[in-house]
Amino acid sequence: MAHLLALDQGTTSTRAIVFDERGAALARASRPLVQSYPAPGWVEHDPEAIWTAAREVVADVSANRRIDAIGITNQRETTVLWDRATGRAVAPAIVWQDRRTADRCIALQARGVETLIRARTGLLLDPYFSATKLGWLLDQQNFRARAERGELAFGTIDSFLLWRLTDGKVHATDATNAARTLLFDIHRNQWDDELLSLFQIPRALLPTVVDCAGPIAKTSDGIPITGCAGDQQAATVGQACWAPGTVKATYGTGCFLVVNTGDTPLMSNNRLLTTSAYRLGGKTTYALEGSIFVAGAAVQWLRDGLKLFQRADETEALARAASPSAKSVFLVPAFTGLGAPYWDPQARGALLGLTRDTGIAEIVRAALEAVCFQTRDLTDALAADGVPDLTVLRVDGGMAANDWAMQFLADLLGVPVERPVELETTAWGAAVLAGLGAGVFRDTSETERLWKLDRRFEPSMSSDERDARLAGWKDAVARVRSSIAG
Ligand SMILES: Nc1ncnc2c1ncn2[C@@H]1O[C@H](COP(=O)(O)OP(=O)(O)O)[C@@H](O)[C@H]1O
Ligand SMILES: O=P(O)(O)OC[C@H](O)CO
Repeated sequence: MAHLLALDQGTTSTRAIVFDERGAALARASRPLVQSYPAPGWVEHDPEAIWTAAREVVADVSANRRIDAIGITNQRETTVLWDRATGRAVAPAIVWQDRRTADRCIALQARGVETLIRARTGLLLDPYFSATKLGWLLDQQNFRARAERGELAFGTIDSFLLWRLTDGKVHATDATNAARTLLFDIHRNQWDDELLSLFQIPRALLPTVVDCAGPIAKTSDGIPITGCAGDQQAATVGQACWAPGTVKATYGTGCFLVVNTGDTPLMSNNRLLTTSAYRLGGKTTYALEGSIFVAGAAVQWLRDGLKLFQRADETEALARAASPSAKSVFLVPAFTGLGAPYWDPQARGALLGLTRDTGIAEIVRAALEAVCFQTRDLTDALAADGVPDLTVLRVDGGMAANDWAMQFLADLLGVPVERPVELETTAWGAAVLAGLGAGVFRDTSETERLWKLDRRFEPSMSSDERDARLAGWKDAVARVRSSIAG
């Protein structure tokens, strides 16, 4: 029996799961990750805390067990700058949610470079992606001079973990993580000199870009690392979205909807991202992606910030208990701006439509609904881009455990929503990539039949009700948009 260890470094936790080649989870370990908010709009992680947690979870699940191969998957875009001599980060990691570089993006937009950036990278000029975060870091202390002398290394979390797991022998990233930096040409599959000069990033900082599966590295104790992908791409693999047209949405801290578009890098006219779904054998399979910054994070805010309840799973009973007046309550969770399809970094959150009987249950229900409304905005954008109609949506991530939310999602989308047995689909995807890279699986089709349905949610809302709710949501979003956004 093969033992494939998936190391999943997410925004709120670091997890390791050992899977066998049939997809059964044999051991699981997890450590929470502290989020720091040192200034308005800033979000940071301590790279040392990430490394300590990664080492611990790997040790936990490896105890008394042979590990055949490791697959790494990670929160994407989060930017780490470290010293090549010591391996220590020179500053906190700037997390994907961090908005401190909004002004830099606006300044670049004013220079009219967005069209070029979009054509090369498939992305938009937004603080979400790594390049302006890295630029900001390089402007601190003497980091730019040190970077130019080749003393520093840049990486997303996968790179940082690869570096640490190999004792600094390997400085690499996979093609899906590279595709989120704004520095990588997704068509030519290489770092782009023009973009590097635009963002003023010295080439000496950059990792080598590798396939998502293959002989990527060996840990310092000799275990092959044979899989690597950003977490949303790993979830796409874990959901067995191998065929063009297949779609998954992952509901963790944020929500990310990914459509496999096959060999074609489709460009959206509706502000969806064109990105790499995976690169295998040097060949890129492309995807369209809709990124929503706040999904489970809204539940976290209600729980930890407002202290409305103690556990995230209590939201299901609360939503069921909400009074009919909840239908007029809308929460727009634009805490860190709005992602796709609006891309409005200046928008901020709002709670609208309150009446005297609005209580905890109604607000909780509005938070769950907001995640579904935002997903519907993405499927509308896909439809407007001419992507063939969605026939089914595969869901995963912590929030997909919520039956009420998944039913509301099916109702709003008007298509069935399928939830697999293994909700840790991201980790499973990393294990699949590791298995492909290690030769445990011969090809992708072999992993397709390992996907197992837990529950299918069929749409049951009337179209009148759906239209009325959607109109309420659109009105609420319009109220929080910043005047500078289009
Ligand atoms: N039953 C639930 N209902 C609603 N939200 C939930 C539920 N369980 C977990 N969540 C939310 O899901 C998120 C955790 O999902 P996870 O996939 O672990 O996230 P990440 O990978 O971003 O760290 C948290 O934000 C939590 O609030
Ligand atoms: O940590 P997650 O699972 O919310 O995913 C974060 C994304 O990769 C950010 O793009």
